[in-house]
Amino acid sequence: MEIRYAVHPQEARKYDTTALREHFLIETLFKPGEIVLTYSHVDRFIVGGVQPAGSPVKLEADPKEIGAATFLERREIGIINIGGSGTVTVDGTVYAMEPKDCLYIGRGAKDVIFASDRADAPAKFYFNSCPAHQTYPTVKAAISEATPRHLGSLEQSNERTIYQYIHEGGIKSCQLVMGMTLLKPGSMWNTMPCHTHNRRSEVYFYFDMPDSGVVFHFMGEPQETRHIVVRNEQAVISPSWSIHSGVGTASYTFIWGMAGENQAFDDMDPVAMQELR
Ligand SMILES: O=C[C@H](O)[C@@H](O)CC(=O)C(=O)O
Ligand SMILES: [Zn+2]
Repeated sequence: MEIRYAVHPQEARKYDTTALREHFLIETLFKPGEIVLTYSHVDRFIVGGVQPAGSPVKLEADPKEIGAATFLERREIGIINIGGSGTVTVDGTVYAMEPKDCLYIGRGAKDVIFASDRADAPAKFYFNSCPAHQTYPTVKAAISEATPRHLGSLEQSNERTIYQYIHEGGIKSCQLVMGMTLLKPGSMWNTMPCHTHNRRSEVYFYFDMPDSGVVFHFMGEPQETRHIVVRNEQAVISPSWSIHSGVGTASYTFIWGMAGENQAFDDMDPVAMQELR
């Protein structure tokens, strides 16, 4: 498991491209037949990916590194399938996972197994996990069951729908909030006008991109912005002090996950366009 430490914004100002990428970009999330994990000290997120190949893959981490016998002993997790159909089995209960299905698993589940239905079209399970102090029920939701929020306009190249899966008005959790944003064809900007939220951190995971496509993901303090070039199936860690917004050179979709002090979607600190630097 890779460990990422938290960064002070004044330190981040001095980073060059390589350092920015080392601290904030997660370049690889899927390796066939393996579980790939990144532990961030930012709200103690674990960001991961599983692409089951021939045989099923178990949700596990080094017990010493997570300080627990099982992955979910003191954690909750939100999983979204971005690949072909597959299953997630939670303590013997099988959840069929179609593309864009989300599964929330509450604290304490012991045995979580990922599998693909077909070897030639493997499932790809992307997930966010964070500490949890009580158990909420394990619940699955299709994108059709998520709460849609329409934002932006084609004139501003940012027309999109935010689908909230795990949130105050949907699947209940301790602190994890998770959803997916789909852009209208021709709209290339996400989350601009941008914001920070000093009470929560966030992780963006970009996918459904052509190999030649990139997203210029903007981060940093609103008056001290930087960019990271993000490719298909890569994720960016956004500390609470950082904006998080991107513009694509081709179509893309992204999953966002948040954790921290509260789950109020509107508890954002909007950045006026005139203040950006
Ligand atoms: O705090 C909220 C998160 O940044 C995302 O929900 C924003 C987003 O997906 C978008 O504007 O497209
Ligand atoms: Zn945000």
